[in-house]
Amino acid sequence: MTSLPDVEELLRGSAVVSLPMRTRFRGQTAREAMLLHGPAGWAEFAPFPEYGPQESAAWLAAAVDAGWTGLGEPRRTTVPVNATMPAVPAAQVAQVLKRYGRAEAIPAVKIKVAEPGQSLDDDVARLREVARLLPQAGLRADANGGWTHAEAVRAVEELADVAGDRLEYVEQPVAGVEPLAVLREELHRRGTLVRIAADEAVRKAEDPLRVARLGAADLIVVKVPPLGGVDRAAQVVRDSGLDAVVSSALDTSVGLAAGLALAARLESLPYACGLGTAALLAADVVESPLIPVEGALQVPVRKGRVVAPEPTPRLVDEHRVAGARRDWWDERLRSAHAVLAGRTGAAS
Ligand SMILES: O=C(O)CCC(=O)c1ccccc1C(=O)O
Ligand SMILES: [Mg+2]
Repeated sequence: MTSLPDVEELLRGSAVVSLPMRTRFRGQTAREAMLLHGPAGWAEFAPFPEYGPQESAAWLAAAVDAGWTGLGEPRRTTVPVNATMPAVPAAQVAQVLKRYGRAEAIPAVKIKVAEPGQSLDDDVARLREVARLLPQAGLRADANGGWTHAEAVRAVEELADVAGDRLEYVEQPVAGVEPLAVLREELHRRGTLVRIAADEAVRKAEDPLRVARLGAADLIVVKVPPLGGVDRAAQVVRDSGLDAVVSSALDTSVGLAAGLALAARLESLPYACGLGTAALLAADVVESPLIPVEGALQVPVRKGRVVAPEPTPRLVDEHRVAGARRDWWDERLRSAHAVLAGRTGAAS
């Protein structure tokens, strides 16, 4: 990031939208986002509703980076993308997969597991149904840290049994960095050689590289906003020395462009990325949402640089948030800005 624009400049031309989701995700049925317009293009500031100013500051840094510095040059223009399967009943799996286009082209499916109120049997049934419908796709499970150590040992071994060598990895089976390292060690001791991916242990940790230093995971999931922008996220991947999967934060198509910029920047991209989440939204802010076609997304490039798609005024109007909720977003931006200004030593 060059220098931090003042709050009024960030708010100029901004809009807050609420986009309905097709299926409940992270306990929510709509995704709210603040769109910012800077000299380098459109950017998205959309920390999850429960996040406070400290955590939101990184998300603002990422938005300023995108809109005021720019998303940089791509090394590739096509990014393979996984389908994302929310924690739906097995009977709804086919309906979700339909949104990802031709079944044979989907390289992998990430299946949400360990949802509060559900059982391991529900997870196994969901995974079995995905495996049945897409016999060629790689499979991954994301527990979002929802299992205890003992639950995770049992669940990972059962999922590995069912998925066989199609199981690419299990993402954040338990919460935290150390518990992840302990679990990975125990699974290895038991001869269960399933790869472990760290997500929350990277994006919510004070030090995103601790996972790598402790050997807590085989690969890392990286999201641009919590890591403070494309450059910083790319640096974290390089410094970790681990394989990385770029994933979305349930962004609008504007925010997804930053994820694509990161995926387009990385030297090695051995796994399909989790950037297909526009398919989970029932509406978006652009005319042609970044929904994967043939298992991939095209990186939006203009004059050799990655640039977010331009929101369509009609769609922004249709989904615009006003009144007290808009004020709440302005206040979030202001408090995140104050944190950032303090960190960078710039005037607020
Ligand atoms: O990785 C994907 O396939 C989609 C992105 C995703 O699952 C996600 C989206 C918003 C918040 C958290 C997560 C997560 O990976 O845990
Ligand atoms: Mg995850």
